[in-house]
Amino acid sequence: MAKTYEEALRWASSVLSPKGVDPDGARYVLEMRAGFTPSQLRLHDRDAVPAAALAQFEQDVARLANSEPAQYIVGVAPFYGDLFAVTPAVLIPRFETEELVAWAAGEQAAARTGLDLGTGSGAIGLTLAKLLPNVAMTLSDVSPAALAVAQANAARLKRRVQLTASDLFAALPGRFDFIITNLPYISRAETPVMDQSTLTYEPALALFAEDDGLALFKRFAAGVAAHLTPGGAAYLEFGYRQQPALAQLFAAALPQAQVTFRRDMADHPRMVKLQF
Ligand SMILES: C[S@@+](CC[C@H](N)C(=O)[O-])C[C@H]1O[C@@H](n2cnc3c(N)ncnc32)[C@H](O)[C@@H]1O
Repeated sequence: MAKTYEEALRWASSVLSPKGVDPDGARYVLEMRAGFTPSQLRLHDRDAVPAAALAQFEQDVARLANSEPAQYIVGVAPFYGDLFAVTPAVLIPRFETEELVAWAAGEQAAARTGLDLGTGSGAIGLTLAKLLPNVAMTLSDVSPAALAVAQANAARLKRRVQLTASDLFAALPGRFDFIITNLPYISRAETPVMDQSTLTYEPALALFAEDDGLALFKRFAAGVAAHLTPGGAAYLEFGYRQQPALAQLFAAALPQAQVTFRRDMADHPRMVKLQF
C-alpha cells in the first residue's frame, strides 16, 4: 500500500521500537537511498514514497530489525562532513573520533608527513589529507580488506595518500612528523555489556585487544619513538576507563614524552597526545 515518507517512518518505528532498535536508523537509510538531507526529508513528509523506494525501505527495515547497522545497509557513513564508503571489513567511523582529528589538525599545519595507523575506512587519514593539504599522509592497516575500503574512499573523495599494509610499524620504514591512531582497545571481558549490533556486525579485528584492551597500546609505545621525527607527536584515542592504565604505561615506556590527556564532548577521558 502507498505510504507518505512520514507514514513510512511511523511504520518503521512501530517495527523497530518494540525490538529495542533505534528508529533513527530508518530515517538514515531513507535519506541516503533518496539522496535527501535531513531537512529535505522533512520537506517531503507528506509526499508518497515511490513504489520501488518503498519496497527497498521495507527490505532495509527488515535488516535494521536484525540489528544490522544502517551504515552497512546503505554502504556509507558520515565523518567530518564527508560520506565514507563502509563495509563490514571496517569499523563504522564514530563522531567521537572527529575530536581526535580536530586536535591533530589544529596543531600539525606545519607538518610535512603524517601517519594514520589502523586506518579502517580511512576516515582519520583522508580527513587530515583534506584539512592539512600540505601534509603527505600515509594510511596503514593490518587488514587488506580494510585497506581496499580506504583506497576506494581515497578515490571517491579524490585525496592523494599513500596506503600500506602493515602490522603496526612492521612494514613502515622511516619517520613521520605526527602519528594518529584509533587502535582496537576493547577488552574481551566487556563483551556482555556491548551493543549487540556492534558485536554481530563490526569486525572483531577493529574492536578487541588482549591484555584488558591494552595489548596494542603496549606494542605502539614500544615502537612509536623510532617512527617519529625529533619533536614529533602521536595522538591516540582510547576507552573511557583506560586513562590510569595508559598514564602508567606511557610514563614507564616513554619517560621522554610529554603526555597530555583530553576529554571528549561527553566529558569522558578519551584522547591522549604524546609529545616528543
Ligand atoms: C578501532 S578501528 C579504527 C578504524 C578507523 N581508524 C576509525 O577510527 O574509524 C582499528 C583499526 O586498526 C586495525 N588494526 C588492528 N590491529 C592492527 C595491527 N596490529 N596493526 C595495524 N592495524 C591494526 C583494524 O583492522 C582496524 O581497521
